[in-house]
Amino acid sequence: MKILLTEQIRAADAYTIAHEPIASIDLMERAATACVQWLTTHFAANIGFQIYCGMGNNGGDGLAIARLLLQRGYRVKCHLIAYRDAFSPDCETNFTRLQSMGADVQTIREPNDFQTPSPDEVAIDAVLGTGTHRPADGLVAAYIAWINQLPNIRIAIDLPSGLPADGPAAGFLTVEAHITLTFENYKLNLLLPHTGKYAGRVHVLPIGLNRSFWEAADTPYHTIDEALIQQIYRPRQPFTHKGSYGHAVLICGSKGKMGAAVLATGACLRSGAGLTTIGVPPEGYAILQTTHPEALCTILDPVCHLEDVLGPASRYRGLGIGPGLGTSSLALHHLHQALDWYRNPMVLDADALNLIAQHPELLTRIPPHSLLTPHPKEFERLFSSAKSDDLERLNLLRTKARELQLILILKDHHTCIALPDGTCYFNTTGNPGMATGGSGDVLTGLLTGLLAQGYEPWQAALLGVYLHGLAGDLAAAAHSEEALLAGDIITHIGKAFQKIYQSLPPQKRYYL
Ligand SMILES: NC(=O)C1=CN([C@@H]2O[C@H](COP(=O)(O)OP(=O)(O)OC[C@H]3O[C@@H](n4cnc5c(N)ncnc54)[C@H](O)[C@@H]3O)[C@@H](O)[C@H]2O)[C@@H](O)CC1
Ligand SMILES: Nc1ncnc2c1ncn2[C@@H]1O[C@H](COP(=O)(O)OP(=O)(O)O)[C@@H](O)[C@H]1O
Ligand SMILES: [K+]
Repeated sequence: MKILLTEQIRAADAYTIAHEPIASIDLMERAATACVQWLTTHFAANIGFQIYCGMGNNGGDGLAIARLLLQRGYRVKCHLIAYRDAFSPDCETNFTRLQSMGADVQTIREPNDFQTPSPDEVAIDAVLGTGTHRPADGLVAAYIAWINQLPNIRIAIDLPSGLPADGPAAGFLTVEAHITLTFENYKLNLLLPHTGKYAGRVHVLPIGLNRSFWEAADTPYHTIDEALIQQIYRPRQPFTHKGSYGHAVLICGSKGKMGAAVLATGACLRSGAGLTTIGVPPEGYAILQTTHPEALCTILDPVCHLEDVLGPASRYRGLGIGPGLGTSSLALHHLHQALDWYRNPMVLDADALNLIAQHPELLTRIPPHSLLTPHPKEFERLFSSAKSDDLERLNLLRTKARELQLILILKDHHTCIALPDGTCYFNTTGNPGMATGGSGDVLTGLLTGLLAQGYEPWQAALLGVYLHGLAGDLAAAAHSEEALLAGDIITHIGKAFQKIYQSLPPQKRYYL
């Protein structure tokens, strides 16, 4: 789904209002209703709400939420942060509607007016949304500083107040929300690490903005959604055999790091690849044969040529190299060999990327449309000009993907896939439980196995990253985020495939 930038969101609202048609006040009511549905599903009727509203349309949402919660019997106290004189028209209408119910709205004109709520009440932040275009100051800044020090749970409407939807945010004082209920789709700054952290857990609430406007909008940024995955994923066909699903080869592991090879192999086997061969150092042979009897195993010694031990490269449809490989001269030898031997898109991860960072001349030898899966540190090593500023880093990611004709997968909470055509896809599956050693090795195995099955490299990237996060979410549901192991992600790949399959429209479900 497209990620629209601030001006486009405003235009999408206006287009929906004109073409649905729907009055803007009713669109606001729809947004507020979506929030109230979410809130009443998650909070029992004895919970009290403190709702902080601004004077623009984000404040209008807050005032409408207050009214709808009161109508459902919740305890609500509403506060108007009167940082300017004029209301937006829809905010004023909702202010009048709330007052005409006899609701108590406290007007806050200066910092001394803030009243400390009971700590068990839920604070709703509806002061600023997508209208934010400059750093908060005055009363708004005082509100943000005040609410951030409360022990209460903070739920932001659309965006944490103070955070621009996109564009630079350095120096912007921002509400630190625990939860953000955002409308229609993620805003770019919710997906980037230095700004997204202010939003806590994000829930996207559809409010039915006009689809044809959305589809025509021009933006390089997308989220990977279920509809896109349904288009990419191909269920298996009856008259097929292991040859139909390709032969994957992995070059991973070194002494003390065989676990990475074991995890990558396990994920590759679970990806659906017809055959998986793993090339390992002599000390890894027994380990792989024992842990994964389904895989073929070949010893790669210091003098071997890949052609001699693995046969012609044409035998394989996907190659993955890097997890646990180390950065020794032997590992470099294997990387050189792989780049000489295999001329189709491959997956390069971990130590393969670290070796390339040490020998940048190798970058131009990588087959076009290969998948590189750096985490932020590896990305920095690869492209020393990488900046810590999120937007600069995103631009560099897109530039390098275009320049080198590679698929760059920057791993993070919202992994970002930059394609050679300049488009960017952010993943929305996955959870912090996956911040544990070996998760990335699992991704490498999965991506290699999808390449082996004949998915186009961009399809393998989007499907693999999405599946990896989904398997991680299912694993976290079974084990908790804390106790999640990388191996649990592998165990849940099957359930993730089933979930995708079950979401398919009936005409694409070939078996029941
Ligand atoms: N019909 C619509 O347009 C809809 C709008 N919705 C809500 O409307 C919000 C956007 O509303 P607005 O465009 O009125 O903007 P906001 O309510 O976010 O902000 C109000 C105004 O504050 C000013 N401002 C910007 N930065 C400021 C700062 N740092 N300190 C003080 N004032 C500042 C700007 O002039 C801005 O227009 C969305 O985030 C969403 O919550 C939703 O109700 C959905 C429908
Ligand atoms: N907080 C998080 N939320 C979602 N996904 C995460 C989070 N932390 C890590 N991950 C995912 O886990 C994987 C970690 O990869 P990596 O850092 O290479 O791990 P390792 O080198 O230990 O295998 C990536 O796919 C990343 O997107
Ligand atoms: K807000």
